[in-house]
This record gives sequence, C-alpha cells and structure tokens, in this order.
Amino acid sequence: MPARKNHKAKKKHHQQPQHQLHQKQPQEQELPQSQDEETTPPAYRIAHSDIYGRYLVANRELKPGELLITEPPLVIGPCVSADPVCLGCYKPVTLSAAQYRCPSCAWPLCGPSCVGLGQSNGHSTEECALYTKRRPQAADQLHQRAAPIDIRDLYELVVIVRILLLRTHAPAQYVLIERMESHTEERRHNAVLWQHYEEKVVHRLRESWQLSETISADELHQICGILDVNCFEIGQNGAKARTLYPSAFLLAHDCSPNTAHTDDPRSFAIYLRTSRRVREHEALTLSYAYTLQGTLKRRDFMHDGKLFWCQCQRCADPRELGTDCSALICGGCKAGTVRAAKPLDQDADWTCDRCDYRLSATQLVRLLDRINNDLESIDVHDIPGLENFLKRYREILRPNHYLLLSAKYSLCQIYGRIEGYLLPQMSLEDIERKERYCREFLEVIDVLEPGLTRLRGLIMYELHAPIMVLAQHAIQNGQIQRQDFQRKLKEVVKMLRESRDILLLEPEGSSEHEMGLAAADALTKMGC
Ligand SMILES: C[S@@+](CC[C@H](N)C(=O)[O-])C[C@H]1O[C@@H](n2cnc3c(N)ncnc32)[C@H](O)[C@@H]1O
Repeated sequence: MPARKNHKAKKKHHQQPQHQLHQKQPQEQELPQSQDEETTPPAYRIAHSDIYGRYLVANRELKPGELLITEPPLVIGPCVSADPVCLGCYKPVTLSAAQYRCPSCAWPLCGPSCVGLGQSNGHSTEECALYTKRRPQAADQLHQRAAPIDIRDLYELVVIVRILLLRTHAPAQYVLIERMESHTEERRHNAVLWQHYEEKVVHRLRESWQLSETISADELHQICGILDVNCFEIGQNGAKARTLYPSAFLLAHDCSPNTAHTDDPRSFAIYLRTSRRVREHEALTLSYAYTLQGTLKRRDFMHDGKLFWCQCQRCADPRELGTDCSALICGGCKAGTVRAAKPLDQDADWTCDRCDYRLSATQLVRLLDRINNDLESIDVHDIPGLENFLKRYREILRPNHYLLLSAKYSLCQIYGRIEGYLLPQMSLEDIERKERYCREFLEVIDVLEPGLTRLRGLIMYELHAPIMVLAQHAIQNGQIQRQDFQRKLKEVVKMLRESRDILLLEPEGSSEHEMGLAAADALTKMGC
C-alpha cells in the first residue's frame, strides 16, 4: 500500500470500536490453537467475534518486538499491476525484445539463473507447462506494444492460476486457502466488482483458456474474493509480490495497529512481531491500509476491498488520535480548522471549528484527488518540485496533513542523499529543513505507528544526521555551549540506538537492514 513511490505502506459490518474488543466478548468462542503448548506458552489464541470473524488475541502480556508468526506463503505471485515482473523473483522486467524469456512458455524472466525457476514460490514446472499450452492467450500477448491494461490483466491471473494448480499439486495448501473469508455473497451484490471479475478472470480462464472443466465460475469468484480480502503485498529490494499466509491472515485490522511485519527476500516468509506492548486479551492487529492516509481514504479502501467499515478509535476521532493528519485550513475564515463532523459517516460534511464554513464529502474528495495527482506528478527526487508543492498547499492543508507529510517524508529521504544535496553541499537552511521535516513526520508516526515500526526506524536514522551536523556547526561557531552540544549528542545516540534496534529486525540483505548496520557502525564510531 504505498501512497508514494518511495514509501513503504474489505462485509458491511456494524462493528464495535476496537477498544471494546480488548475484553473478551460474550459471543466470543475460542478456536483450537495451533502452537505447541507444551514447550512455550502460546503468545496468542484464535478467537471469534460477530464483527471480526476469526481474529487473534494476546494470551498474556506481550513485550514489544515479540516474534508471533513466521511462516512461508501458501501462494505467491505478482501484484495486480501493469509493471511486468519476473515470475521467479518478482523483480521488475521489461517487455522489450532483449528481455530474457522462459524458453518454454515465453513469460518474461529476469534471467536463466533466476532463483525462482522451478520453485513452488516462483515459476514452477506445472505453471510453465500450463502457460506453454496457452502461449497465444498468455505470454504472446506480453509485448512492447501491449496496452498497460492488458499487461495488468495477465499479471492479475498469475496468482489465481497458481491457486488452481495447488488443487492438484498441493491439495492440503489449497484447503487452507479455501477456508479463508471471501465475502462472496456481499461481492455478488456489487455489480461493478462482480462484472470486473466475471470478465477479467472467470470468462478469460474458463472460455479463452478453456479451463471450464477444471474450475467453476463460483469457485473462481471465491478465489478472487479470498485474494482481495486476505492477501499481503510484500517485497524487498525492488521485488513486489502478493501472498497468502496460513495464519497471518487472521489478524484483524486497526488503523493504528500493535504489530508490524516484514518478509524474507529469499523465502518470502513473513515475520510478524508486536510493535509495542500488548495487554492480555487485547486483539492483535495490523493495518490493511496505508497508515499515512486520511480516514476517508482508508475507510473507503477497506470497504471496497475488504468489505467492512473500519470503526477503530482513530477512524472515530475527527482529530485522528490528535494528529490532525486529515485536517484542512478553513477556506472561509482562513483561521479555523476543517475536520470531518462525523468521521464514521463517509457522506457527512466537513466543518470549520470557528465559522460556518463547510465542505461536502464530495467536494473534499475532489480537492484531495486534485492535490494527490499534483503530488504524484512530481518525481520523488525533485527537491524544488516537492518544496514548491509544500508552499502551494500550506494555506489549504494543515501541516500534519497526510499529503504534506508524504512530500516531507520524500524530502527527508533525499536531502543529504542526491547529488547537489549531499550533506557537505547543503546549505544550513536546507539541513535545518531536513531536521524539521523529520521531526514533524516522527511526531505523527509516534502516534499512528508507535514502537518498533519500520517508518520510525527509517526516520530516526534520517534525523540523526542533521542534528549532528547542526550541533557541530553551532559549537564551532560559538553559538551553543558545551552542555547544549552534549545534549544534542545524546539525542543523536538515542536516534541511532532506536533506529538500529528497529531496522536490524528487518531481514538481512534488505536496504532497511543495511541502514540498521550503518546506525550500529555510527554508534561504534561514537564509542557507544
Ligand atoms: C484478512 S480477513 C481476517 C480473518 C477473518 N476475520 C476470518 O475470519 O477469516 C479480513 C476480514 O476480517 C474482518 N475484519 C478484520 N478486521 C476488521 C475490523 N477492524 N472491523 C470489522 N471487520 C474486520 C472483515 O470481515 C475482513 O474482511
């Protein structure tokens, strides 16, 4: 779910707020726990509620960073995207004539020695055999002149076909997938959604690919629903894939969750840990949406894909846990703040806290889409472009608005990293700006994704450098006393320690892990 290119990032339920789930619900019934209870007391149990369906609950108080789940995917494949990827390792490929392709089925691959060739989590022999038979309908359609929508449609089919192959080749895995929630009946009532899958998946596989003997239309719709509701988007070092995991799918959603996850770049196994302290009986949660988005967008995303209206504490609070990350500056009095009057009603007006000014939800969505498109049109390395964006919208959006934070996050990452803006080349004003953006971003992330979360680790690493450089400059020029300098150094050490501890939880070989090692190295050099 990344909102920005360099970021990392649905049943009509009437759901009760998240905090009420921390106590065992009267209608809650416990399901068998799969862990070996004799050796380790299980960290969690599977529970059931009318609102969440099955979900995981802490069996005891859990410390931040406890590893709860690590398991390989039941199925993995490319994300739904028009950007072609290698079927073995999910790294980007092109559709040019020079691109290496599978000698049998002709799907583009990164090369003849791709680690995923012949592997169940890559381009398996069964998959290759099926695509070889369907070459005219499949790989032959993937050429340089192919329209993005046609490329997207073909890549969307890959995971679905892989699930079909599991029925024959790994039936036990198929059964685990088949038991996942699909929300098929609710999806059937959504004419646009149903028609989309009817055309793009059901008709295509059953008629064009002549698989009608293999699978019924209803079964295909069920698989599409299971994928929409349960899949994770993962990937490291440029790879992008979607996966279904045997138990991680059970976690309920919360817009300020208490777990964080990462994945192994080789095996694609998930590592799911508590990100903060979790109380006994508290629901274990992860965020299905990108946390750095406003309530309106997140709720729509969850409703469209996962078929429920989120009613977590963050969604129910017009100030989003005090962050005000969806707030606008009043277009009437220019002084008040415009927020959702009733955040759990998608159609309710947005009102000013000082005057009568109001915006309808439709007007607001239009405005946000326009600003978002503007942001998306700026290259993530374009520092003047991003700075201009911040200037353009600072009289419309509150400083913590998620769209401004998104631009600030990009700037935090590139100030000090790209030619012309490397730390020694930067003006003091630019270094101060990097420090300010990092602090503003961290303040919001500390609330929305507190604890051991990747974004906190990354931003704290970014923040240590400007604090250090500015402190050194200030002491050299007699602007601060030795005591103030020591205080700044202590803050640098704190940032580096926390970022090291968080980022070293990321898998070896990932860029985040490398940053964790760099933080550790910096600490050693400082004698800490
Ligand atoms: C990935 S599945 C989670 C497992 C699912 N509860 C089950 O029993 O199979 C996602 C589904 O769980 C339910 N769910 C998860 N989090 C929820 C929440 N915060 N509020 C309401 N429903 C939720 C929704 O039905 C959603 O589509």
